Amino acid sequence: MVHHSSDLQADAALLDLLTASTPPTRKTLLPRRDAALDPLLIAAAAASGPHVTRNHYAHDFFPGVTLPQHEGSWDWTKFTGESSSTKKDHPRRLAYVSKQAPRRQRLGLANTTEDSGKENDVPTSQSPLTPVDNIDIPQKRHAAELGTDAKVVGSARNPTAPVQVKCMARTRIPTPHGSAFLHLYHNNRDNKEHLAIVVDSAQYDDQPSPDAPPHIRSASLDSVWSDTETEMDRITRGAYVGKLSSSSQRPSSAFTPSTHNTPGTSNDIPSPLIRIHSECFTGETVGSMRCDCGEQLDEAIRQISQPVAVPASPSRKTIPGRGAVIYMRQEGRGIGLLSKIRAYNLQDLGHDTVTANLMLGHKADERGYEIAGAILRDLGLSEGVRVLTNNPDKVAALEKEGVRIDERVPMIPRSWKCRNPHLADHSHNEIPSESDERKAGATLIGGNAVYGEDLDKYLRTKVLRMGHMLPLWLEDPEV
Ligand SMILES: Nc1nc2c(ncn2[C@@H]2O[C@H](COP(=O)(O)OP(=O)(O)OP(=O)(O)O)[C@@H](O)[C@H]2O)c(=O)[nH]1
Repeated sequence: MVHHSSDLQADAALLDLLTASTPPTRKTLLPRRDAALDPLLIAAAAASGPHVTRNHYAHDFFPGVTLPQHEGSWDWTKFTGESSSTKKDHPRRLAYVSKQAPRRQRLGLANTTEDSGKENDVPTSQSPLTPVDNIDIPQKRHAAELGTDAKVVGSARNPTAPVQVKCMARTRIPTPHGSAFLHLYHNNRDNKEHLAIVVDSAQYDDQPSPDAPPHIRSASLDSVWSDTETEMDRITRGAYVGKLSSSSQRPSSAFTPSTHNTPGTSNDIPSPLIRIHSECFTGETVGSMRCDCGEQLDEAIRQISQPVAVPASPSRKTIPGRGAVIYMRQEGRGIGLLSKIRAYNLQDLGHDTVTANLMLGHKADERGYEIAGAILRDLGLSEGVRVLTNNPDKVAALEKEGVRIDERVPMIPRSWKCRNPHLADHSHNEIPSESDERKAGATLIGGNAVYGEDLDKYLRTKVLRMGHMLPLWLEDPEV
């Protein structure tokens, strides 16, 4: 084997390092290897303006602190091996620092202001970002964090103020069931980012047929947000028409009440199909089979994406599926994930989902539907919809919000459908084929596993204790 002299030197240095009786001095260390600077990265960083991260802003190079008591915290000579005598040559060496106060201090400030009841007086000048909202709503309590997000968050302290929502951004999401548009909403009631998953593939048609139903679009997204907004601003937030591509970028026209679509108003075309879905981290993300939430979300998008037959048309004409899932961040029926996890432990002790909530001091269901109603109105979806749900409270709450419900479409749990096909609902526009049924589970985590003891118990409790409108599945040896 041929050894190069540089290899031999490196080996010898390594051996010295490993066998030295005293800790190595700086001289014996191998030379420091710095990664080459990437010019593209530097250009991007330089162009990005004030240095902003999720929790910090205004990170930048500033003259270093020179007070002796602060020396230790920025004494670069410890790391570079420079002689400390050279320090005086760089008394004002630039240091990379943040001008932002520690988070604890910022929250302390916000709390103090909250306590004093002067929520609108909270200084927002620390923020390098300009809030983009143009809804006239009291500003949020975490005022010091406003600039990083610019949420339209009023406060629960004034729950009587009319609920307002604003779609902050929209984008195309290709789902296993077809394309959808994800809309992110802010509101003046809570600090949550509620979502709408809009299915309306006809929006991609360059030449829509004259009798096509109006598109499902957000009025707040399409409205003009400021005198200075550019076409690129509109496109970036999703206020465009058609399908966005490198060769097609058409900003939507500004919203005026007279031009806004009112889907669902035509007599011939079935009303859009919608679902108000409540967040369930365990069911949707982990694939928990304590509940059917994951499959309900998937199944709702699938059903909404199915072509819809136009009954009055000759030759059984169909139009692309259209509707929306309004995804409300009301985890655990509004009690939050922490309480839901505790409730699961009580359920393991033998209590059902309703009793477990009550034992923890919660109501059986703490959800509200005002924000969902406002989102439906913003999307022009309050003038007649078909609603996917088994929950009678949800139907009543939406009607109270002024949403006209033309039909309730039941959601039969897969586990019950699979064991008893007679439960499958064949009364609507689609007659599910076997392959449709298989497809329905294919996109779920663990889609093949449809039955579970916990799941069965949960579903039965919904029927028996919460009044959900489902035919109760009963053991039938014939099936
Ligand atoms: N507190 C609590 N919440 C649960 C439990 N299992 C699921 N959830 C939550 O329940 C919500 C879904 O509500 P469900 O009662 O299953 O159904 P629904 O939305 O009222 O009615 P449908 O429209 O028919 O689906 C989600 O927010 C889940 O996080 C549980 O055991 N305890």
